[in-house]
Amino acid sequence: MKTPEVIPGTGVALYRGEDSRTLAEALTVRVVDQLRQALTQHGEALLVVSGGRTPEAFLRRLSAADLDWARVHVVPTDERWVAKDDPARNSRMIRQFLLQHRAAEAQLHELVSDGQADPVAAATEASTRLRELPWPAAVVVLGMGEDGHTASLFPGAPELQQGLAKDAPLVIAMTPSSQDTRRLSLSASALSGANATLLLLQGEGKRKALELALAQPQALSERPIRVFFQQPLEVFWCP
Ligand SMILES: O=C(O)[C@H](O)[C@@H](O)[C@H](O)[C@H](O)COP(=O)(O)O
Repeated sequence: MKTPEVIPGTGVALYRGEDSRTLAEALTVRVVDQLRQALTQHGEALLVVSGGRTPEAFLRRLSAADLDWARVHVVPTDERWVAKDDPARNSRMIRQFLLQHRAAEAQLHELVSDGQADPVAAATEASTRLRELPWPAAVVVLGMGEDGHTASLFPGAPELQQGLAKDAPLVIAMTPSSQDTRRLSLSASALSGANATLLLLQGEGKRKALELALAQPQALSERPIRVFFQQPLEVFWCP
């Protein structure tokens, strides 16, 4: 893997891939290395991965990695309040693209368990259930929208301040006005402090949105991705 550059004026490392295939390969190498370290040191590892469309090539590539997957816990950064088999469900994407081949044995932990009455009850239940996992995560792979949201920490969401609070529970129910479904999101504190925090982006729009967010790192609630500029962050980007 090429040595990443550092984005000028920030501590953010940037790995530029030529295309989504080379980017998926580079990200897989980095994630496998981090998971292997955690498995060696702790006997288990927690991998947190974003939803959306961008991670597909990476998840497919990662599924073939030679790891002791039975000892790897996998959690989505967030979830949409939709049925388990709905194509918009992030855990469905993880099952479809990651929990295959060697990675079929990984332990996926849903944010929304069956039979939950509403997102707030589901978030409370998940915060208790997921507490048993080996936090902080070995690696968190974040995505980002062009509005600077990450996970389901959306600018303007009424629950955003709760989601950004240092004492937030692991999982928060969110009602972002820009989205057509309610969401559950890991809180900023749950997503922070991982041994490696990686941001996966594709396209010029995301690159420009990252530059905008980096230009004013202090205004967290305007662009929640900024929370992650306060710790070591590695960006994996391709055109
Ligand atoms: O459920 C989700 O949508 C995500 O977890 C979200 O934070 C995602 O990472 C960004 O919206 C980017 O999504 P794309 O990869 O589809 O552009």
